[in-house]
Amino acid sequence: MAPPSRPGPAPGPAPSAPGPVPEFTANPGYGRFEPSRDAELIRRVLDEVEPVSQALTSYFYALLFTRNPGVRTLFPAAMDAQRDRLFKALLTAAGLVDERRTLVEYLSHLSRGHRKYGTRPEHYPAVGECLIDALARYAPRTWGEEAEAAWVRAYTAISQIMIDAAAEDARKAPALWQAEVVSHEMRTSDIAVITVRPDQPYPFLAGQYASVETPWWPKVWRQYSLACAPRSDGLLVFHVKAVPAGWVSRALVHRARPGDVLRLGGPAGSMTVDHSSGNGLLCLGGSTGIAPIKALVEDVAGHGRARPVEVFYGARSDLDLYDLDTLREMERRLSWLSVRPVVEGPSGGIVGRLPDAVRQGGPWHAFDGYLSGPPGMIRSGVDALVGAGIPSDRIRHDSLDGLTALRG
Ligand SMILES: NC(=O)C1=CN([C@@H]2O[C@H](COP(=O)(O)OP(=O)(O)OC[C@H]3O[C@@H](n4cnc5c(N)ncnc54)[C@H](O)[C@@H]3O)[C@@H](O)[C@H]2O)C=CC1
Repeated sequence: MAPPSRPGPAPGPAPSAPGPVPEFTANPGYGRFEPSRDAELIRRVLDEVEPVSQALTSYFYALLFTRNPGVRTLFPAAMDAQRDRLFKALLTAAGLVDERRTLVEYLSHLSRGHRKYGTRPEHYPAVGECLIDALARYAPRTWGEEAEAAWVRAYTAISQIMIDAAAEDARKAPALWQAEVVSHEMRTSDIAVITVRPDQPYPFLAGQYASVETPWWPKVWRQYSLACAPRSDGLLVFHVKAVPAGWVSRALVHRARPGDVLRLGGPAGSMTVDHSSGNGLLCLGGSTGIAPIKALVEDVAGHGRARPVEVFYGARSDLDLYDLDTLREMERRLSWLSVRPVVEGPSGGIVGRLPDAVRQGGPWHAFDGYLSGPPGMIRSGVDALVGAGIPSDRIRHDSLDGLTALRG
């Protein structure tokens, strides 16, 4: 299927940053992007392709790599987990076309994250053409001249926002950092605490996460929370649990050694301390989810203002509470900090799941909520906190999914 012809200059938003404007631009006849009218046309197509999204994704990548073999090198050899990300992101963005603020926030976040992949402005037209052709093929019922025009306008706006955001970020930060492992400590049979030294300052806020690539799985990136607040020696700490099918986590836990060099993408995440608030911090950390919670405690300590911080640290069993000793030591030093271990099995501490333990405590209405851990824990933890009287806009978490982080 031939790509639709798109002559003429871009009528979309004026570029606010240097760098070439993508050639993938609306036909002058398509006119300026009109969110609400276009949103309807776009949604109809999205509804039609949803049940066939797997086939659509395969076709999209086949087109992309056949027409642009050079682009293949930006992706990992095995496309499994990475595979759907680009396409899902495109569809998510298209579905947000009439929510301009959320769209710009989402795309700016996405675009900063894409810098580490080596994405360049000239890749956007190539992706856009394949997206349009894949949609045309898999949405025969809702596709037509009008729908195509709406998608082209939306994609042109989307790519421009992303190109501008990447250019702006490039003025402030590198696309990636080399980071040498300086210590590697096994805490359980499958959890390691890894300290790295980045090759240049890594500016982040306590509670954020970084993307990590190992030398053993090139171009496969995974996100790990930073387990410390920014330190004067510039070192960064990660807590990594090896999960059965997790190539990166298994390599980091069982293979990485001091001297190995990892690559890091820029920091991201919204679970950061609101220092304008005098409220206490109610923190739920499940398993390695305790890592960013520890960073938050260090951050509060560094700001020198005593605010009550209540940490509920959850794990399956006492043996899995791999960082309890350090937290206990912090608790002894910091009068405003209280740490309560919660485990599912028999224990000297609280028995049960984190959200239940929180429900039994309180009152929590003078606290802000911070949650980190498995998605199910975050979901039920948020419910418990809202039920305990903490409004949802005072609850922060990153489910390590850009959009959820923005909306959460
Ligand atoms: N920023 C973040 O949100 C971070 C998230 N993580 C995530 O934390 C997870 C750690 O996983 P595992 O070690 O397997 O956790 P796990 O299975 O050992 O569970 C940890 C804690 O969460 C509780 N929990 C688990 N599922 C729950 C549910 N549905 N409802 C209520 N409580 C629940 C458990 O009772 C336990 O207290 C990983 O998914 C990792 O990606 C890790 C670090 C940071």
